[in-house]
Amino acid sequence: MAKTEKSRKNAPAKSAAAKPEAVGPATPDVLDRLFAVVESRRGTDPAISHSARLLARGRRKIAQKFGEEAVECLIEAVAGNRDELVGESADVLYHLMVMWVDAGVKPGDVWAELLRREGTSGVAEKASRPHDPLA
Ligand SMILES: N=c1c2ncn([C@@H]3O[C@H](COP(=O)(O)OP(=O)(O)OP(=O)(O)O)[C@@H](O)[C@H]3O)c2ncn1[C@@H]1O[C@H](COP(=O)(O)O)[C@@H](O)[C@H]1O
Repeated sequence: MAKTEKSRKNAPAKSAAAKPEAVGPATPDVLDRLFAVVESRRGTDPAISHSARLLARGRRKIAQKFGEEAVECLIEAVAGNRDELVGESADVLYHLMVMWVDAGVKPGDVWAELLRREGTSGVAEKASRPHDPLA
């Protein structure tokens, strides 16, 4: 797909670290901070918080928005639009955080699962699965 109006608007600033309003360095810690902010928005005024609005709309809407953002992300990836892919990836991560808050998943749960998988080749893991005669 051609670059959408949203994706152009969504392309990231060249240096997020240089943003004067940034509250921390451009490191993965930003995900923990984002989660904490989204979680703190639960039950607050949907008129002033997009997270509150999404959480109030419920699980199906949250899942739908996540799916839409994921599709927009893959479209930019396939099109080779690197900057737009960065912006859409941020949207996906934000909407994933909203989905985690709604589902009661903590970032640490996912970090622990990633840690558990660390060092295990995906090829070896797949080969170790029980044989499925229907596959
Ligand atoms: N990272 C984000 C973020 N990414 C995207 N968005 C918002 O997500 C919305 C996506 O718009 P869409 O039109 O796709 O979706 P929609 O408004 O639900 O429209 P419909 O599909 O319902 O028609 C926009 O309002 C974006 O601004 C975000 N809103 C908030 N955050 C972070 O969450 C924090 C808390 O935000 P609030 O909850 O709004 O205070 C912020 O400080 C940011 O760090």
